[in-house]
Amino acid sequence: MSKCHLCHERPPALKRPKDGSFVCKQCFLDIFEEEVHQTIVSNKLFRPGMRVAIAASGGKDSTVLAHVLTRLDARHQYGVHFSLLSIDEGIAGYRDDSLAAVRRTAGLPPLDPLGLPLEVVSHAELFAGWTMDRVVQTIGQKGNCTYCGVFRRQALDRGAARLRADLIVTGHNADDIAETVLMNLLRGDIARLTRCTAIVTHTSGSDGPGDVPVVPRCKPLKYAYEKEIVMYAFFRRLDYVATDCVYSPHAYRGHARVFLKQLETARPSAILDIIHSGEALTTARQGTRLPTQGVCSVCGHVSSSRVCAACQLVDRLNTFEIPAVMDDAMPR
Ligand SMILES: Nc1ncnc2c1ncn2[C@@H]1O[C@H](COP(=O)(O)OP(=O)(O)OP(=O)(O)O)[C@@H](O)[C@H]1O
Repeated sequence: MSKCHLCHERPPALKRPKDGSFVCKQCFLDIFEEEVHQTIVSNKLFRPGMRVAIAASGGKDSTVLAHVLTRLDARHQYGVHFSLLSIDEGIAGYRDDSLAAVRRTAGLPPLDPLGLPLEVVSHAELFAGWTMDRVVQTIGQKGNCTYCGVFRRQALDRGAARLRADLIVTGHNADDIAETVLMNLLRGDIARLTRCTAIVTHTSGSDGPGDVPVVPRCKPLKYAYEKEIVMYAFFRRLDYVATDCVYSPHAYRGHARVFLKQLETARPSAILDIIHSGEALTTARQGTRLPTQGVCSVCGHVSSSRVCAACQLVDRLNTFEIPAVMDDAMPR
């Protein structure tokens, strides 16, 4: 009978989607965590004393991220202070379920609670009562992801400020990043193509006017395959919600996802190959002029235009005007 390729003792429990090796459950869990640790160390993501907000949606990626980071911190003593930060976009039957999962992860028994402080920030409280349910009732489903993305980015900044966080970590995985590379390539959006693989997004006007992250964001799962994240969650019996958002079934990203899955079936390394291609293009970024940072004249949030993107959208909602902004090619 064959043995695990790593320990050469136990029988294999799975074939790693990432490299095709046969590994036992324990070696898989160990190497998955070790690879995230290597990503953290080689990119110098954490400094001792840092306050790190884990953007927790209650889905598989951010749930796995929270568990892996907590374990790695216990093992390697990064010396950082973790907390969970959740945004309630106001989507009944979707976000309320996933927030319940985050609350269980944060500290309620019986499922392996992490005991981390949790901050929940809602779109309704920040954006004049505009929950996503109300936005969709008002403008319909077309373009609604634009509102959600812009509002959530600002809500994460504001939540991070409440937590006095130095860094936000998100659960974006290798598949997410490869999809974004493909979408930006298909749209010929060279500016976004050259920066969408960055593991850390600094305060740099990275998404254009009115879209400036205040607290740097990073993606420790950047090289983790989605399939392996699902396996990790399964083996560790993590508590997460697997449903998709009810408002995004028609997003253009879905086409890139289907294409990527086909490529992965033909050649599993395709996901990492696409990320590496995107990284190779980042040198083209040199010389790009970044917008000057100021503050929004309406809400006072950091913005590179006079009125920030969120306030512009709230204004459009208040006057029932539907914007012609494309949402899918933005880094999420
Ligand atoms: N409502 C939210 N509150 C806090 N963080 C969020 C929220 N929505 C998304 N995020 C963060 O952005 C990342 C990517 O979000 P996306 O919408 O692509 O979800 P996803 O790929 O399904 O991830 P997950 O499985 O964690 O939900 C998430 O992993 C999480 O870190």
